[in-house]
Amino acid sequence: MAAAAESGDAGTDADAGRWLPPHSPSGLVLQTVEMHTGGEPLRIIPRLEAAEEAAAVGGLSLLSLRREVAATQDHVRQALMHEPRGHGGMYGAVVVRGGAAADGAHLAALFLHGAGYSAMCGHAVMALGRFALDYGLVAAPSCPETAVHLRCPCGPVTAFVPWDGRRSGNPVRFHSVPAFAVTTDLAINVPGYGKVVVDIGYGGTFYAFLSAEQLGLDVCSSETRDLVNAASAVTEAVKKQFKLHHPESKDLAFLYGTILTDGKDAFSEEPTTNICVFGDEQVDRSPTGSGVTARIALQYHKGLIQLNQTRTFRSSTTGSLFTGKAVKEAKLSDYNAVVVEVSGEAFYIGTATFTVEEEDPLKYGFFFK
Ligand SMILES: O=C(O)[C@H]1NCC[C@@H]1O
Repeated sequence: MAAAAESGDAGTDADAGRWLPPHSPSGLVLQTVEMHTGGEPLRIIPRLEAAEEAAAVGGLSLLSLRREVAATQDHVRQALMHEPRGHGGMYGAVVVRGGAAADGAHLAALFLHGAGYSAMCGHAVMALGRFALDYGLVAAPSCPETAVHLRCPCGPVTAFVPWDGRRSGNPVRFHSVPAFAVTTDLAINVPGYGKVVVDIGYGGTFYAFLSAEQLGLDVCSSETRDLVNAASAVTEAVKKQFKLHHPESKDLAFLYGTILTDGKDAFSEEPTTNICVFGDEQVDRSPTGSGVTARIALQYHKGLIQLNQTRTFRSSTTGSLFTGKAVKEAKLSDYNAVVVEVSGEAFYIGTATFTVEEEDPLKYGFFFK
């Protein structure tokens, strides 16, 4: 098992297969497992001592742990997400194995991106499902598929992962927390673009959805920069003009981003294309697992899709595909909701060890966009 640790060893460490450059004796040494799902990176931090220690404190919920890590360990997020170790599209997950935060699950996960911490991340759940099996976090995986129980900030999520007895495979599918339509056909004034009509859906986190056409753009052929600017303007406008509420926690009541679509919401066997712009103008390279979840909930709410009708979602950035379907009706507090199954492919791309030097003025990276 790869481990991330706060190392006390100084200088070069060249013992038994481990080689480190000069680094700060009191600084970070972070080992990661690198994956991608549909092109969207996932930098997994398998062990962050401070998070494990905080999680060991009885009664600490994962949302409280998220607050604690944000308050005390944000330099880790910055070091690993931002340049020069990361880049503008980097995404990460801190794995927490023990303690109250995992709450009986195989693992808990905190999701990291360039601007902060999210509540749900579907592409990460698919990658973490494979990781949990291959790195021994599930005691007795079963063939041909194992259910991996994850605790995410939004709640419990289950990934179903192919397992051949030796290694995990694809496709990985997951069932998230109940997803629901918050509002549909909401008129919003977007400075610089005029009046548009958006839907807002929840798939473990909240997104605004609208066709790119309403902004004078084409999700398949417009410049990504133009799509990002427009989606970001919509996010800002929705934040100002609509108050979100989450029935369980105000920590979850935030708009994560805007998803521009090709407008093809009516059921079809053909893929529908979208681009998700979240956090601080960050672009998802995948079709966005939590976005697919929320969009299926909206389509179900509008009567455009039936239970167990599968739709295919394509990322306009990489062309990668996820599928999604509503598998059963559910309730989240007073909301009529659905459990959505999302499926995609996650792959390992390597491992890394990151160090810092104390005197490096950019030791925790820089955010450049
Ligand atoms: O697949 C997802 O749900 C995510 N990918 C990056 C942004 C979202 O968290």
